[in-house]
Amino acid sequence: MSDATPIVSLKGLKRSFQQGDTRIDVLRGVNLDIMPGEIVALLGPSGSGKSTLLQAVGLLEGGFEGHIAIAGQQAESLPADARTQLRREHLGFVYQFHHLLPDFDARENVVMPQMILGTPRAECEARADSLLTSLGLGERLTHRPSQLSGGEQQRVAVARALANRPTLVLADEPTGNLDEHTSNAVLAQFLALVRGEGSAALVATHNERLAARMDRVVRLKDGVLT
Ligand SMILES: Nc1ncnc2c1ncn2[C@@H]1O[C@H](COP(=O)(O)OP(=O)(O)OP(=O)(O)O)[C@@H](O)[C@H]1O
Repeated sequence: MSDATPIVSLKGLKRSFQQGDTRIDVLRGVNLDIMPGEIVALLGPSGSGKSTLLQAVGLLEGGFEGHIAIAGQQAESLPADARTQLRREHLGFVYQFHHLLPDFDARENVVMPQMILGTPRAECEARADSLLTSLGLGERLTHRPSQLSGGEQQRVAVARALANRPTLVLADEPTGNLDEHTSNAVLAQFLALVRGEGSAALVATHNERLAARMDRVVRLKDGVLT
């Protein structure tokens, strides 16, 4: 992949849902290129389709029309295992709710996705400790999620998403369940870390002020981006 190749390229992306007799056209032809290292805010009112769009880019769900290329590879035509491989190699995810494994401590939660890729344990632990420490959790490495505050849990989720050095981080309202002060702090750390790592990101949010801190803002309205 050359630097001129977008990390993600969407062309004419469409998604509809059938609800009884009604068809809801949520995405009606979305076009978007994100370049390596670029941090893009995805704004749009509730129900406009931000999560649906992130799920498409994350290669997590089918049912889409149109084209999705990740790092220059056309994803929709790939067999499922190749799509999984593409996702593991390139993508990291942060959700509104942290989805951490409750029986594992902070470090183990960040180690796990690296072990899945076959990284040696010592290397995984060093990476986990370094990420968690840079997020201010150096004293919380062996705390389980239930022993962490909401903001701390979300920081662990950020560290987990970045553990495998993804080229693109997909974040769906990553600080949406935190109070405003904590949300701002976690988002600032998230953006600094993503920038420091050189990853690109697509971040869905309702928050205009947070969006203004990113490199570019795109808005989802009536099923298309403006
Ligand atoms: N599996 C589904 N079946 C039917 N309709 C769905 C499904 N998933 C999403 N929708 C509909 O698609 C629309 C977009 O939903 P989506 O969750 O993508 O919006 P959003 O912009 O992320 O909203 P929010 O900001 O509230 O999270 C909504 O009207 C929703 O009801």
